[in-house]
Amino acid sequence: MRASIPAWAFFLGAIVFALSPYFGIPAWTLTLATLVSFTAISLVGLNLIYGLTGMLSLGHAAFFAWPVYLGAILYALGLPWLISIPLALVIAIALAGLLGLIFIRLPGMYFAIGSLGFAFVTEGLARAFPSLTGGASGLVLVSAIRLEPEYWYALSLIALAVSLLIYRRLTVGGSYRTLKLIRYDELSSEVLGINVARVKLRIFIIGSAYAAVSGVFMAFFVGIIVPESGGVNMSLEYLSMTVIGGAGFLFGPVLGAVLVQWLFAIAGAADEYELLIYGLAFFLVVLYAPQGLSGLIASWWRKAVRSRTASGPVHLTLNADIDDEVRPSPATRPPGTTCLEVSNISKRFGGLVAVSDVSLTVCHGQIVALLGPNGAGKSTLFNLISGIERPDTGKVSLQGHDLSNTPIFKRATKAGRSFQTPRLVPEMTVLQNVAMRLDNLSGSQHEAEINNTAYRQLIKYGLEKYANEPVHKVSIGSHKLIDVARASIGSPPLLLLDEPAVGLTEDEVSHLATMLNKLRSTGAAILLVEHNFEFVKSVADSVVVLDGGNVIAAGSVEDVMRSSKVQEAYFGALT
Ligand SMILES: Nc1ncnc2c1ncn2[C@@H]1O[C@H](COP(=O)(O)OP(=O)(O)OP(=O)(O)O)[C@@H](O)[C@H]1O
Repeated sequence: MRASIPAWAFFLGAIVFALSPYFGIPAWTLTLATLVSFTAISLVGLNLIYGLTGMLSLGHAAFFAWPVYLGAILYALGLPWLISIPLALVIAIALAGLLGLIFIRLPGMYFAIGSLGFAFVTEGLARAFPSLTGGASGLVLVSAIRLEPEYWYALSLIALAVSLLIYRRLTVGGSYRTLKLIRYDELSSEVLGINVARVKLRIFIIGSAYAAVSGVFMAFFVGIIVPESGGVNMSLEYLSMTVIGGAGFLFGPVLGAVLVQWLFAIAGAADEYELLIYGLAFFLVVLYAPQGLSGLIASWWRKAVRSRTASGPVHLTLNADIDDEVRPSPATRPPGTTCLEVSNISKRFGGLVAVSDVSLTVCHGQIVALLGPNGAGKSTLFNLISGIERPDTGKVSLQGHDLSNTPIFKRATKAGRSFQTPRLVPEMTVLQNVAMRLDNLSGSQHEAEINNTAYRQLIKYGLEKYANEPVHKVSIGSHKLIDVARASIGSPPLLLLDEPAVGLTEDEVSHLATMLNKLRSTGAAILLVEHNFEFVKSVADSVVVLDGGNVIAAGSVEDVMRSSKVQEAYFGALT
């Protein structure tokens, strides 16, 4: 959750920072402040890549060095700086795009390892071709820009301010929610309609472009580039400064760069004390401020604000009666027509047949309950329908369209899904968690509309009192309702609800039944997994029972309950 520190505080902070080299602070000179500002630009990019989106880049500095070396080589070939540098920037950003295409698809730690490899290669190349790069002693940028220190400082401040503004524009409202969700849970992001690979690639390219621009400024400022500037150690320093300042916070990179580089300057012989300073700073951050300095400041601020007012960060108003909600046109989902059709679908995991030749249909305006003992294959069937698992045989069709080649995030526009264990982002508010599904549906709305629609949804589910609470502060029981509220927002034609009534109080279960009946009346097709038979009886039009991956019974609730196979397989399994 973002701390709503007012704009005037930022403005004041910016003025104080801009004037700080004139305050006589020991070691905080104009040159150091300029270096810090240029460094912070690169860190803002890393903050996008790692701090917000969670891609652990251990090779960020490589993108800092590439445009400088390339630009210098192009200059040596006869191109003027004004052409060679923009061209080098374009090439470096294209390289980021190419590497991003490879890296973002790598699972877990492999992204980090891939980026680490790129930093090794970059530093290695710079050392291996001294005739082009100057080798270990570095490449002096001849005829580099000559400016007075004050002008360099002013330039660095303007460049940093522009970087922060762009960062801010890229991370407001829905974009912020999208990036936080990707960081927290990629699968859930896909299920909510986010094209995770595309968003990650875009962020990786933009973040790397920050490093490239920072590299060019810095190299021209100091007049030289050395191989270490693009290597692993520098990349780790970037990461450390970002984490110490507060990854994911707007001003985290600036705070980190200021603190660490100033401490180095005070320590004097940076080489000698470098590891000690980093080690201690990390130790302190892990122990006392896991969200970095910015996290610490934000939490102090929240406490101070909360003690004065009870209102949360998003001010919500309802601009229409919730019963006036625009309902989906009945023409798009005529009751009784097929919405979901699962045809002869099977899925094996190694030798285990989890789902075997299952067929079922759910019509518009129909609620079908999927029953079966533990391990029967219910969640696997949900995963096959939402695209998380690929079937070995058979197919899934939605409103007549074969989904075989439809990725998870595209299925999301037509199918809302809740999970057995709700996949909510704990540190984000209940409202933000529900709004997330709207961010990536077609016909995107403005932020105020999205908040308003999400708030209406919370009212419908009796959750409005939690709107501005982070999810981790709300009772676990309510998580189920929040997940259902999120899955059903935007009125998808199909709803897949995995044990929605588990953990709810009696009143909540009956409210949930009312909500599902309302959704059915709008023509929604609902497939739900549930073990609460009273609840199933109160809402389901028909039941399908799975056992060992096979359908062993299907029909009306009463008929299925009387089936001897079901008694034996399901109820027998419970006793
Ligand atoms: N990714 C996987 N890899 C290997 N086996 C799996 C995987 N997912 C599910 N299974 C196995 O497939 C079978 C069906 O599991 P599934 O989770 O679909 O059952 P379920 O009916 O949803 O059970 P529960 O009610 O306990 O959630 C189980 O034996 C399970 O261990």
